[in-house]
Amino acid sequence: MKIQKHQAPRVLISESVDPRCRSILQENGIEVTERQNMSKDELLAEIKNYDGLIVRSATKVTAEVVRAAGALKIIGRAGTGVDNVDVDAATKNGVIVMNTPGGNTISAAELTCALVLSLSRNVAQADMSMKAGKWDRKKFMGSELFGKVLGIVGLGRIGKEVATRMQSFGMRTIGYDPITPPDVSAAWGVEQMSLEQLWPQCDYITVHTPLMPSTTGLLNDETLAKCKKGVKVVNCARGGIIDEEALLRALESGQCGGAGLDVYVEEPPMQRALVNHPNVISCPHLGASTKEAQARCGQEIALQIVDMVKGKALVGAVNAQVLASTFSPESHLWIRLGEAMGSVLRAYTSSKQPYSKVQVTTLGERLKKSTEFLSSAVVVGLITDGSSHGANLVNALALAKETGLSVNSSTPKPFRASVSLCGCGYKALGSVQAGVPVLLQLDGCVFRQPVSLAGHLLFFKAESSPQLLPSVTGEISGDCKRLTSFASAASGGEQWFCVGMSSLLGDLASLRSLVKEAAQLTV
Ligand SMILES: NC(=O)c1ccc[n+]([C@@H]2O[C@H](COP(=O)([O-])OP(=O)(O)OC[C@H]3O[C@@H](n4cnc5c(N)ncnc54)[C@H](O)[C@@H]3O)[C@@H](O)[C@H]2O)c1
Ligand SMILES: O=C(O)[C@H](O)COP(=O)(O)O
Repeated sequence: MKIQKHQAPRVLISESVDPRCRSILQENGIEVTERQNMSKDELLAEIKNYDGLIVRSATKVTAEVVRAAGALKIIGRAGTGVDNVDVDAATKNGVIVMNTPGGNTISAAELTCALVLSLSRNVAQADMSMKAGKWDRKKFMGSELFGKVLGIVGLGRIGKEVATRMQSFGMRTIGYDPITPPDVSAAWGVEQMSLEQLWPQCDYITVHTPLMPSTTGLLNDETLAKCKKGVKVVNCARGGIIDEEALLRALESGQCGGAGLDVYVEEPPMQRALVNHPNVISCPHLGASTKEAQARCGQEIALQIVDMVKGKALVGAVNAQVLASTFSPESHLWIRLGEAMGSVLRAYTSSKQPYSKVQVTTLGERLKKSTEFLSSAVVVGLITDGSSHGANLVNALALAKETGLSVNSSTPKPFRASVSLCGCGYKALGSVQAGVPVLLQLDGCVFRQPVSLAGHLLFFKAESSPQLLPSVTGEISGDCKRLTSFASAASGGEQWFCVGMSSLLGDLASLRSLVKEAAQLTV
């Protein structure tokens, strides 16, 4: 999906993002506006003027914002977590969401290690005491990390980097991850086990999962009670993975000996009891706040957006996976074919009952990986009428589902690359030939020559008779030379005709008195 070419695409950067981001976008012909600390109302009022929005974690891109953004095509997250973006709403509205997940991994891992080290030696508390004019060497007795056990919950990008760094302090690293295979994590020194086995063994626990239903409150009253007395915990992932109230209770009872927190359920946290607790070290969500991480994330999101605008590639999308395989000149032709075939079928049924079911079949080895985007393209053609549903390849299948249209697709192999579409009693077969999307069959009738699916087209069905055609073509041409091409497909006594025209007919009523069925469309 390209941003319209006739005017420069416009991108709003609503947070502090590295200046390279702006320059890369501008060097590639994209207009950039930077506005930080916008209120919700300001964002709602402004967003309609932009094709793209770049955020970090503070901008709340709610469904309301997405709906207010008439022209928005992409939301770029210069960072990892997209919890501040309503991805479902974006998908339904045909908006791509992309992030730069690897850009701040090292920085987040280093902050995690810094918090583990600070917890072990009370660095932050000792510093505060010094600043208060004290010299308290007894109060801040620490313990070595050497020989201690670090439990890592979530062995993805950051969990792995934390593990290898803390091993150099002589820590034993154990962990749990439902996806990362145990032999993979074993290769970087993490022994995997169930959470039940992990809790009682740890001196320190650090969480590195996304926030989702299965990870919300992963550490709670019950699981904290299963840990060693005095266990220390770190959360540099997302607020809520450690239940904040349970953590406070555990800190007060001494079951938890200290916590290092970078993230909170509410940011900034209004409830300050945790932050103010003497055994808690806290940061204002600084995991990604290094020059290096910001440079990477700012640069990566800009380059990803430029690639997408130029139709080169789609990298880092967290929705719209269907688009990933559409960035080749050849696939654009197949997409045009799918949309045109959908439009042909829509033209015939708009006056009859709406579609409830369509079958899209891609034929041929070459289209094996194209079934999903071709199905989406067919749906775009089928449901986009003059008033436009705003359908595109990102939201087509979601919109189809919403309107009760079921789309089935299949890929039988040994045919020449082509797309077959079946619904509401009609069947069409199309292909791309010599770089042009063409219709080969309609309703079981094979066109004598492929019909080029471009421009203004009129389809009609009629009895094949030598008297009929001159009157029909006379009706179409009127007193101007409207007729530009002609194709027919016969099956028994009836024929399908497809006529290319220089402009659409104003009215089909007089033509319908001559032929059986008639519909016109522009593709
Ligand atoms: N504090 C910061 O500034 C900062 C910076 C970057 C990332 N983050 C956050 O850190 C977290 C991890 O980021 P990442 O880049 O390592 O992500 P990642 O996707 O690479 O890794 C997450 C891992 O969590 C695992 N996981 C999922 N559900 C789990 C469960 N129930 N139990 C255990 N493991 C589970 C996944 O399998 C995956 O391996 C994310 O929440 C991200 O938003 C925070
Ligand atoms: O998910 C992330 O990338 C981190 O939480 C960093 O967020 P930030 O870009 O707002 O610092």
